[in-house]
Amino acid sequence: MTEVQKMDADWLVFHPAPKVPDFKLPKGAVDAHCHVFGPAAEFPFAPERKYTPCDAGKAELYALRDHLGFERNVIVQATCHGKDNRAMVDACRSAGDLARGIASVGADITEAEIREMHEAGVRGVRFNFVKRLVDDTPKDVFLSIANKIKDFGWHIVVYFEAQDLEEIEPFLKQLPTTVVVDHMGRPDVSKGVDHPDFQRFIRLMEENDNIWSKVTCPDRLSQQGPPYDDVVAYCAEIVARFPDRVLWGTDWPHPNMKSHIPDDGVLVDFITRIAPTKEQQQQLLVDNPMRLYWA
Ligand SMILES: O=C(O)/C=C(\CC(=O)C(=O)O)C(=O)O
Repeated sequence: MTEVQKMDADWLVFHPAPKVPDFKLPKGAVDAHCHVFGPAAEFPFAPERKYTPCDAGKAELYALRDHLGFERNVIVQATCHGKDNRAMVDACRSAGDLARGIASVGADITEAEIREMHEAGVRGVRFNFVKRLVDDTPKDVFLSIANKIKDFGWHIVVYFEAQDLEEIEPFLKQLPTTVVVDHMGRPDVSKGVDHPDFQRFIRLMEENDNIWSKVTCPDRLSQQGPPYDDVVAYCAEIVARFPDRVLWGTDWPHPNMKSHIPDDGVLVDFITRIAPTKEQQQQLLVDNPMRLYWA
């Protein structure tokens, strides 16, 4: 009998009716960080997962895209699907040219498998260091994956938390591709932009021009809650310093949120506070993701 994969008892389901944003997104805007979950009946969650989410499939994702005014999506493989990329790949294929994907793979990935995913729209792999989400992967495994994907022009997305940056910094500098850091390396926003931890992240970007950052997830980083005043300075600092190496995304369907579920329309309105000029908005939402994912 197939196991029924019931979402965790404390799971918070994505917002049922996000507002229409006041901020009218520029034409061709890309939601460059979002996920699909299942639906589990069609794409079961991985046995090694650390959480079981609600279903949040491609139909709901593309309805949200249209509702908010985005044109394209970059769908990042979430750990609840392990290295089984079928739900993400299926979502990419059915969006035509309007979606790209980031996969999670093992060192045994073959060239033929990479090529097949590339044809579906995949343009990178994600290396996850967040201990509550994944078991530890040896760095030489990640390096061997990096060497396999680099010839396809793919890049690497890394997810880690601020306290781990010092340890993984030498590894990040070894990576042979563009490297995109999820959620600015998850700073502790109670510490201040000038705190050595965030300054270390800024220095990393200053010294390595292949390192990009997603200025995402104010909802995840905030200690105050909406409208996320305490996160503005962090995102604004990264956008102002590195306007051609930043990406933005909703993070829908907001996995593992415990305090609240954000209204995706409120998240879109947050963009004008972190990228106040039209030029910054155009780079963040259109030019940068198009260069990285659609060139
Ligand atoms: O959506 C995110 O970026 C963050 C996640 C989930 C995640 O990344 C995953 O499961 O792969 C988190 O912090 O729980």
